[in-house]
Amino acid sequence: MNAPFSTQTPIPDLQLENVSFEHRGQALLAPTSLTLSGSRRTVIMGPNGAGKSLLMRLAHGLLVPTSGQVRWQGKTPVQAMVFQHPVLLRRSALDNLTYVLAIHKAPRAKRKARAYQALDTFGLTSLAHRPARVLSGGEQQRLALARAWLLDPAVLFLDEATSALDPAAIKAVEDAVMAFHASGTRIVMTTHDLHQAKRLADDVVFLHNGRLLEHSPAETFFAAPRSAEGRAFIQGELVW
Ligand SMILES: Nc1ncnc2c1ncn2[C@@H]1O[C@H](COP(=O)(O)OP(=O)(O)OP(=O)(O)O)[C@@H](O)[C@H]1O
Repeated sequence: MNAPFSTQTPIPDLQLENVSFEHRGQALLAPTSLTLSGSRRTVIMGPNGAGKSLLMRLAHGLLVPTSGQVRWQGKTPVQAMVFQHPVLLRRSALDNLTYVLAIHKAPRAKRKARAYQALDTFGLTSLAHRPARVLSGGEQQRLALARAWLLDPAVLFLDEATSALDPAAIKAVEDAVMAFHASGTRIVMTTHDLHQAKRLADDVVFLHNGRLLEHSPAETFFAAPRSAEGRAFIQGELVW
C-alpha cells in the first residue's frame, strides 16, 4: 500500500448538515446530519431502497443535495469510489490504469511502472494486456480497486462493491479494504452482508425508508440496536 495517511495530515471530518434529497417532489432522503471522521470504517446498512447509495453519493459529491450542506472541515481530501459494477474503459487492464495516471498528470515516464505496481498489488499482473471489459466480475473489481489505489485516496467509498462476487473474490476485496484502512484511509461502504459488516465495521449508519435511524459503534449496533427497525434488520425480519 501507499504511504500511510495517519502519519501525514489528519483526514478532515466530513459533515453532512441536514442533507436531504428529493426527486420530482418525492423525499428520498429526509434531512440527515452525520459526521464521518478519523480513519474509521463506516458501514452504511439498511434494507433495499433505504437510501444507502444516495447517502454515499451525496457524501462523495456525485449528487447535489436538495437542501442542507456537505462540508469538509478543511481541504477536500483525495477521494475515490468503487461501485458494484465498475465502469472500465474499452482498453487493456494496464491502459485503464495508465489512463488514470495521465488524467492526474503523473509524469509520463513513471506511469507504466506505477500501473504495474498497482496490478501487482491486486494480483492482476498476468492480466495486464487483457481487455478490461472481458475480465471476470472479481477481476474487474480488483482493477477498480487498483485504479483507486493509484490515487492514494484519503477516503475510499465502496457501494455494494462485493455483492456480485463469489466468496474468494469477496475475500480479495475485503483484504484490499483492510489494507487501505491499515495505510490510514477512511472507509465508507454499503453492504447487505451482515457478516461482512461485522467483519469490517468500526461504526454503522443504519437507514430505513430514507431516514437515518442510528449511527453507532459497530459493537453497539450489532449487540443492541436502538431502533425497532435496526433490531428487525439484524434478525433478518426487515425486508424494506
Ligand atoms: N439519482 C436519483 N434520482 C431519483 N431517484 C433516485 C436516485 N437515486 C436513487 N433514487 C431512489 O431513491 C431510493 C433509494 O435508493 P438507493 O439506491 O439509495 O437505495 P439503497 O438503500 O442503496 O438500496 P439497495 O439496497 O436496493 O441498493 C430508491 O427508491 C431509488 O429509486
